[in-house]
Amino acid sequence: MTEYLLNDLGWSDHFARQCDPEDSDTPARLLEVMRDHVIGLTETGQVSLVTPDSTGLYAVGDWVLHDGTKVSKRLDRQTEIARRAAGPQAARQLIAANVDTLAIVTSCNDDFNVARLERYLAMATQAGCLPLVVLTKADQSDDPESYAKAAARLSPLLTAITLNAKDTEDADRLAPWCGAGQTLALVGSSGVGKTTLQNHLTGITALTQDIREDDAKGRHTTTARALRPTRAGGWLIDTPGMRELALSDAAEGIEAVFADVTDLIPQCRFNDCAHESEPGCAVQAAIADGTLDPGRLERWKKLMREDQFNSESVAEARARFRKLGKMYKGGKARAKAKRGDGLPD
Ligand SMILES: Nc1nc2c(ncn2[C@@H]2O[C@H](COP(=O)(O)OP(=O)(O)OP(=O)(O)O)[C@@H](O)[C@H]2O)c(=O)[nH]1
Ligand SMILES: [Zn+2]
Repeated sequence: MTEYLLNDLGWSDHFARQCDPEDSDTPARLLEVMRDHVIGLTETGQVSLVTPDSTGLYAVGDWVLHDGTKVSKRLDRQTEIARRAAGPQAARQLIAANVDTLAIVTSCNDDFNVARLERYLAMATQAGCLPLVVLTKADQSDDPESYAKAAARLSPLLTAITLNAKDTEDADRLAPWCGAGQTLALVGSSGVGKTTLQNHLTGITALTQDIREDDAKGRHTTTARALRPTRAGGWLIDTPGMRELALSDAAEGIEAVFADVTDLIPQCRFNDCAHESEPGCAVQAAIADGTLDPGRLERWKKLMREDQFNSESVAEARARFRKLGKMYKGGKARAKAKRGDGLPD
């Protein structure tokens, strides 16, 4: 059985500080989250664990303490990638935890879209992950560096690299972001080369990585582990949710990514300035003197509207759900009273 050191699994002081030296429970990093249990990786191998609360509160990549059969504590995350979940109980749905670097994958062709990059950047910033822009299909472009430059202009926080995902030496340039103790996740549109890169980084194709498991009826079902070891000694997180992330509750991330716009706002004369035609608007003044790209203002407004819409919908959905819950409870209580087996309280 493969043995790991905690540090190789991504353990750090951040997690060590949360442990009581008296506690005999040991750490495990979650490889997978199922409906009724989680699968963790420890220094000596895999363990299947039950949780004291809903497994929906756990994410792939989480660190937990356990006694060999059950989780006693989930450790505070260093980073957290979440999205707005569909359905009436719309809450934040956890996608992954403790991802160090979020690789935003796009290609040196029509897929390259500044607004989309900014959206992913805001998401990475909100999650606390280091953003890395990976520009694939460099081999099919006459001027791949122009794409890297356009991406690098978006934020001083990001690194942009161009490569041919099908070339093994090129793909190896991602190794520093998924070396020992490092966790990487890839996001981006369909067809940009995420699978090609992942297969290379893990050295295994998704198909052969499937693991056979017995389901409740004793049949074999195949599931792919979501936290996969990389050839460089680190980890790659690939969950279905990772592939279609939408922006919600990312106001802080947007603010950081659009600091060139948001830093100007306190200088606007009016507190509620809409940065359109108000007198004394510092944002419009920066556009007028050429220090701010008007496209940045428009894209910032659009992302803020989108984030507000998504975040409000979550709050609204919660309110609706609470109301429904009350109605349902009230109905049951009345029915009980009618049957004469108790009075509503
Ligand atoms: N020439 C060239 N082809 C590439 C490159 N990256 C990906 N491809 C090809 O583009 C196609 C799509 O690549 P995938 O790796 O399946 O893309 P994906 O992002 O995983 O797409 P989804 O699975 O739909 O999310 C495949 O035929 C790849 O071989 C690249 O850098 N250069
Ligand atoms: Zn203004």
